[in-house]
Amino acid sequence: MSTQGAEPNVPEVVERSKIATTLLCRTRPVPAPAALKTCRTRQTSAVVVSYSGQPKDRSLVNQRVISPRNRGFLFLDSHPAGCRELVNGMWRDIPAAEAEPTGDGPVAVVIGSSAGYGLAATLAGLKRAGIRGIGVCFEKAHSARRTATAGWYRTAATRDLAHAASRDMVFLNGDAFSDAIKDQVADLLQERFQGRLDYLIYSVAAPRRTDPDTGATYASAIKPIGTAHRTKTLVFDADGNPDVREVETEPALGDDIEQTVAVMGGIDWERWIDHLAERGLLAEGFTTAALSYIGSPLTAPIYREGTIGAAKAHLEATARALDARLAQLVSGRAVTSVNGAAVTQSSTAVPGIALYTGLLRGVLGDSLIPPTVQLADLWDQLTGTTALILDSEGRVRLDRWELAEEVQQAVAERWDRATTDTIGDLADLDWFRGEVQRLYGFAVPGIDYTAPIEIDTPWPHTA
Ligand SMILES: NC(=O)c1ccc[n+]([C@@H]2O[C@H](COP(=O)([O-])OP(=O)(O)OC[C@H]3O[C@@H](n4cnc5c(N)ncnc54)[C@H](O)[C@@H]3O)[C@@H](O)[C@H]2O)c1
Repeated sequence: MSTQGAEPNVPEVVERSKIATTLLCRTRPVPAPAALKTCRTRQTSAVVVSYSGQPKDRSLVNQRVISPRNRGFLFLDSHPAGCRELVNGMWRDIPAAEAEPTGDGPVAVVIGSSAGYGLAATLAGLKRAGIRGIGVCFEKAHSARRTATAGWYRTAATRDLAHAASRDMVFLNGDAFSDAIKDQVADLLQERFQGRLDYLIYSVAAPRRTDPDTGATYASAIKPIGTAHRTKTLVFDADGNPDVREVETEPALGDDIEQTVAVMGGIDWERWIDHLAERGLLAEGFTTAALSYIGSPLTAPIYREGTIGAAKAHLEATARALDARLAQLVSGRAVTSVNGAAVTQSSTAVPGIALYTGLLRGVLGDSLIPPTVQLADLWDQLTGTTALILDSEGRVRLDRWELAEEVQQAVAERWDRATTDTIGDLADLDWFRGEVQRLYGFAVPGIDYTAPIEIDTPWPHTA
């Protein structure tokens, strides 16, 4: 589905003052060892150890029992071991290449590499297409009160998988919309990857973008266009019980559409290509793909026909313009890849999408195709392992399984019947709840969530 200019690193967007005042952990001194403070989490009563001064046992410095604390679909912390195991599981799910990738492999840059479709693009690129290159994402390190963001831990795990597969993959943490990070990527390509780029995958979902030329900051809004939109939506109470209710979203006002297009349209994607082309880094045959979404008629008023849909239309138009330019420049290509609905931090911010995705899974069960498998397909098409198949608007379509008529009919029929009382029978709620938790490394099989764990994972720098 789409994620849109929704809320990518949403946890960071949560008002810090509120978090600070509701933190569950109060420090209080204990007699010995004097340098440590201990506190208990409200939910688990597990001992939490935090650092103050010089501890005698440094192994305890950043070890904590991490329990899920959430506001709706947003979690305040993430679990390092759960995130790592989740990435390992995604890796295992990617169908191996028929022939083991040999040699150095093509050079790829993935923008938005730490989560959702960008993470799937990175992992599938490494395992299926034998890429090396650079991942770019925007994540936050741990602090005294919070763990690092889940994408931070997933990136560390991804780097380790790349190394184990002998792929030179490095990760930059910073604002993809800035020229500074574009320069860093260009420098790295020059110095470390022989000055040549074969692929760029653009998979950013962000709530705002600052234009490097003007300094103006644009904020995306998830709104219908024209009239207010009333939709059913799925929420969970504090005990995890489902509640199907109705929400109304007011239509776009003022420059909401332009702002959303400025964040989630094709402007920054094109800027990346221009930047790297100016530095002479695009290899002959260079190919770029940006992720897009169409989705169901059930979500169309808030998604494809709404502000975010306007941004996706702009992204797709940008692809067509870029395609013509790249063909001239380096015999290259630009496409959008329209993918199916997935539970991501961004997608859960869209009204109605949680209900839709839960029902979709209720209809499809294990036939719902995960992002890793879709992205393995995309890499096959981009690298020529299989034919590149485009629709009449020049888009790769990896969402056919979702938009199949019989699937949409079945989802629509369940949507009509969905109430708080019936939802348990109509949607796969266990799966949906689990998917949301797994975004933060919780509910991952095999992880001991009662054990203290180190939260200070170093960023995988370019060593
Ligand atoms: N989730 C879906 O159902 C779905 C379906 C089809 C297409 N898509 C598309 O896939 C793309 C990615 O969406 P997602 O759902 O995977 O999102 P996501 O929230 O899971 O991931 C967003 C990624 O963008 C990165 N990011 C955000 N702001 C950034 C910034 N300023 N600089 C650098 N990196 C930044 C994050 O670090 C993260 O890696 C979007 O274009 C979306 O429309 C999503």
